[in-house]
Amino acid sequence: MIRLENITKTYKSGGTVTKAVDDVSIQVEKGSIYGVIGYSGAGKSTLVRMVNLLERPTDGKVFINDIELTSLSTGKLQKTRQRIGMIFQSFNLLKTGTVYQNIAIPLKLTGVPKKEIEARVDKYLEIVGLSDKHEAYPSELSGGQKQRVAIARALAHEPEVLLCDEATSALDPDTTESILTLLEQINRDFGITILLITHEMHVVQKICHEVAVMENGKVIEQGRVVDIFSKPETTTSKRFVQSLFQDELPKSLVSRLKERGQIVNLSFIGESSGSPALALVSKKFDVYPSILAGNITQLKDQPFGRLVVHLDGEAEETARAVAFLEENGVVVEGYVQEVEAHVG
Ligand SMILES: Nc1ncnc2c1ncn2[C@@H]1O[C@H](COP(=O)(O)OP(=O)(O)OP(=O)(O)O)[C@@H](O)[C@H]1O
Repeated sequence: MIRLENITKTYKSGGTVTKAVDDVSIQVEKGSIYGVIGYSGAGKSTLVRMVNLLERPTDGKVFINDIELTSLSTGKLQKTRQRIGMIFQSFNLLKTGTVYQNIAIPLKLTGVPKKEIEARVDKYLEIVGLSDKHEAYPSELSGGQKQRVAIARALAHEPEVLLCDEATSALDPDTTESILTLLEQINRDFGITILLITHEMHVVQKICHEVAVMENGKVIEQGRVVDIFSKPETTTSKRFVQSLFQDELPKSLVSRLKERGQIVNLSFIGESSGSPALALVSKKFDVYPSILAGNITQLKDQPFGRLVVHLDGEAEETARAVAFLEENGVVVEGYVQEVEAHVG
């Protein structure tokens, strides 16, 4: 379990003071996958680097399984850090070492016996699917393979927590998929708690149980992925969800349709994604729904569908239709044209 309590990081350089992280508290349950999403400069990297104290918070406390890292002596911190693995966007492999050496050298430095090192390198290279690459150099590997070596190197310390700093941002879409699948497998098979930061909603959609949205150093929204997807509260979260569904409508259409009836976003979660509730609306009420945009996707644990629908009818009748949809497990929200563009 990871617990960050009111952590703040302030940088001072020259006459400028930057609050990169501003009073953030999050709790990542043991065995879960937690995503932190935000635009560039939101404070994500600083936040994740404070979990293993690569950056020391200016204020606040960091706990890993109830051990307060921020209060440990240097020696104890070194030991506890071994329980926290980390992978990076740029892989951070030793260019002059083979794959074997990249994994073995850090183990040697922490005092693991030679036989055990050999066994662990074999075991974790097999898990990441690179058993045949012991003697290869990083320059001979693809980006995805380099990240697999970095994952094997992190796992070889048998950590309880894995931190991922934009681990898939340098990879193409197919390779990203395969690395996300590998992270999911590691989480499932070893029960490792994963905290990842990303600027891609797709990453959150695919593997996270929970998510925090960051902006200007603060967490502006957090919760279960399914809740943030179906009812994003802040403009930034709405934009992230919209980036995934790409369901923004032409302005002219919106203004024309709004003259008669209402435009709504409907979210269908889990079982409700197969429900005929929308089809029943026109039977039960004097309301005619037309689907303007729609998509169904797989969240980590369940299907999630989103439709943009025009409900053509009188206000009272439309309100009854909306209540009926909600009674049937559909999350209904007013459609918002043009979620304000992010400037950053
Ligand atoms: N060492 C530093 N010294 C001064 N300012 C810093 C330092 N590191 C980060 N910052 C500032 O803190 C803010 C947050 O940066 P951070 O890298 O954590 O954001 P981010 O969300 O990870 O962005 P990106 O995705 O672009 O890496 C930015 O304004 C950045 O310029």
